[in-house]
Amino acid sequence: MGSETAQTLPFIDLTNDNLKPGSSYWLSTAKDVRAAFEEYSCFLAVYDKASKELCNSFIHSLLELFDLPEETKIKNISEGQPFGYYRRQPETPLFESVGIADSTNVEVVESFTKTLWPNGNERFSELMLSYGKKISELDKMITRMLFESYGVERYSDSHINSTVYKVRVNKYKGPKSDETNLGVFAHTDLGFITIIQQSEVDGLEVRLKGGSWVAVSFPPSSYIILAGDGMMAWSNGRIQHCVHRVIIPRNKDRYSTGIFSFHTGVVHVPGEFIDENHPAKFKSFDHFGLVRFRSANPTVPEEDRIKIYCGV
Ligand SMILES: O=C(O)CCC(=O)C(=O)O
Ligand SMILES: [Fe+2]
Repeated sequence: MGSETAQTLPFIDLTNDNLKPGSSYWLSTAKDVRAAFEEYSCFLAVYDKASKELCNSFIHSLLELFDLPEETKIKNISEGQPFGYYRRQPETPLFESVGIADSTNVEVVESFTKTLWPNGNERFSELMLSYGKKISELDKMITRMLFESYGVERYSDSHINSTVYKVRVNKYKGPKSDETNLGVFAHTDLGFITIIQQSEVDGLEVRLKGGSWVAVSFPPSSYIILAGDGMMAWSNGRIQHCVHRVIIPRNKDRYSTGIFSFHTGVVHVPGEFIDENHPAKFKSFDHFGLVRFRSANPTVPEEDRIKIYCGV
């Protein structure tokens, strides 16, 4: 499968200490966030609250994690796919992924660590919890900006307070020259927002509105932020979910982490999104119901899933 050449995606600086809610810089950045989601369904963000050392150590800890024997990794069974262990499959022979059900919850993370390292690995738990916390703060900032830019900020606290953060850590084995270079098929994520970071090897591609694929290259300390199915329905379709896939360069292993925000209850589509010019396209929906819907209906095409699940 051929990759497209690099093309510019929106790039938003979220490092600034002046980024205080209510400041003019905050408001103009919030506008940029909304415009990026509406136009591209994604953007690159620089963010420095998770230090370089923390991110590097976390990504590095994944080498050790994926080196565990398969019979150990398989013990990480979560309360439902896709958050358990995903082993290499014939259709995606490079891709292997481990899910952590709630990355900011101490008990959940410690029990995950105990499953994989019965003799303990406190360092991994600490890294996961620190990383999860910093990235959840980034998610909250983006969520606040988005709600504010649409004038629906009065819903942001209740949305954020009902959010949990699922994590998937991924390893893609570098393909040999005679092997497929497909890491992951084109898909959309089920959550509200996805935040992805990677080791130094690129491979993620996002599809733009016109249908062209863009290879994402990550500047230092950057993340890509993707709109998920949840955001698409919440915004009544003003924002489209980001279609993305992964293509791995020859002979280079790639590691990545994805943090997915999920509402633990019902996501309400704000009434502000619906008027004469914007008829209702989505009903309020149970967000984890969407996860169950996918498990029960694995053949529904990725891009149709959210419309079938809660479209009007
Ligand atoms: O590895 C990546 O860059 C993306 C992974 C992905 O799409 C996912 O975990 O849903
Ligand atoms: Fe994804």
